[in-house]
Amino acid sequence: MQRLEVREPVPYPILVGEGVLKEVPPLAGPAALLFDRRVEGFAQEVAKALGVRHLLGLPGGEAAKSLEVYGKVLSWLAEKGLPRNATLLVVGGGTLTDLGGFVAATYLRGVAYLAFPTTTLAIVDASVGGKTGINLPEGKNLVGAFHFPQGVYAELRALKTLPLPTFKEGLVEAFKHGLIAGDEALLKVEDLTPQSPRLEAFLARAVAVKVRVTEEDPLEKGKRRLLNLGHTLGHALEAQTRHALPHGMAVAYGLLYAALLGRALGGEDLLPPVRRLLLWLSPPPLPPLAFEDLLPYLLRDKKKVSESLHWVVPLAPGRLVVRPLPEGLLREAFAAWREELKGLGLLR
Ligand SMILES: NC(=O)c1ccc[n+]([C@@H]2O[C@H](COP(=O)([O-])OP(=O)(O)OC[C@H]3O[C@@H](n4cnc5c(N)ncnc54)[C@H](O)[C@@H]3O)[C@@H](O)[C@H]2O)c1
Ligand SMILES: O=C(O)C(=O)C[C@@H](O)[C@H](O)[C@H](O)COP(=O)(O)O
Ligand SMILES: [Zn+2]
Repeated sequence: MQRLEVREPVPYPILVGEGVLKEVPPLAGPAALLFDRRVEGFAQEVAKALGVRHLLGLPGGEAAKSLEVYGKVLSWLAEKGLPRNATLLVVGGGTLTDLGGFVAATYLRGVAYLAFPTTTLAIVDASVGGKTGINLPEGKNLVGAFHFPQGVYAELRALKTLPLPTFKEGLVEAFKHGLIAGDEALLKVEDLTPQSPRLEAFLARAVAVKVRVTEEDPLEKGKRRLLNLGHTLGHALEAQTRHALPHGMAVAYGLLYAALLGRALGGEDLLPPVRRLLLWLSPPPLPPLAFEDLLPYLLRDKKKVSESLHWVVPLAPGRLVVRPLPEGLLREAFAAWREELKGLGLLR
């Protein structure tokens, strides 16, 4: 079992491994548990271990991150009369931890929450660092809050039911962390499987990158923007496809675009590892999109400063810049991106 201690802006532990439930301290007050129905068995185990009686199951996926579901969960907590000293436990993938974290941030102006991530993506990224939120039809994560968990407990036994494509998707965010930190070991995702003996150490290494960045800049005033590598285009693809393309796959497509931007700015050629990532991931091929199809979504990116979009561009592993770019360069890179997709057999 791996244990990391986050220190800033609030201290909380992150445990990754088998048997982590034994490490959760007893709950101080009343509690409620929100879970993804696909992991009901594990959620029952968590509830039993911690003596939680109020449970609400929801379908996972982006549909969970809607104003409608958000309102439904708030009303459920209010009906149960959960007080301000209650703790919300959230069991599921990144969509559940984003939704549940946001509910915890706003119910009674904020209650404590514990995350029990059940996807690789939620373990290495979504459950850590306090970004919570939901989507609007206009785009991804347009409503949210920073609200930090009191603990993150990643029980790897819960991954046993995870479909292989979803397992792989989470490792895209680990690959992203490898590019950000210049950690070559995190770029080697292709030979990882749910059975790999090195999985636990690999996941913890990827979490450590997220912890370092969010400790340094918890509220995304500067360095934390690096964690958005691949996300400006990725989020636009998710929204434009009405979430037919899931997050990790969209980010992988976005990383390819980011690598092309890096090459255009004179950076190292990062295309070979990103191409390998995409071939291994094998995401659904994209329709023949035009730059204009994505533009409305790109313009809602939260890194925009006044009228100017800011792009996270990798110049080499561990060397990234965040800056505005001329539209001509963005369009040229988009044309090159489509050519790349054609070459990889990823354009319909
Ligand atoms: N807050 C953050 O810092 C942050 C970081 C990265 C991603 N995200 C968000 O996370 C979301 C993506 O997370 P995700 O990839 O975990 O998606 P998800 O929560 O939709 O889970 C993916 C699928 O796996 C199912 N599932 C979950 N755990 C399972 C298990 N153990 N066995 C079988 N099925 C299981 C879900 O029901 C869903 O169908 C996106 O909304 C993204 O925006 C947030
Ligand atoms: O934690 C962060 O900061 C990130 O940007 C991590 C991303 O992987 C994640 O998808 C996040 O939800 C994106 O946030 P957003 O602010 O771009 O909506
Ligand atoms: Zn992400």
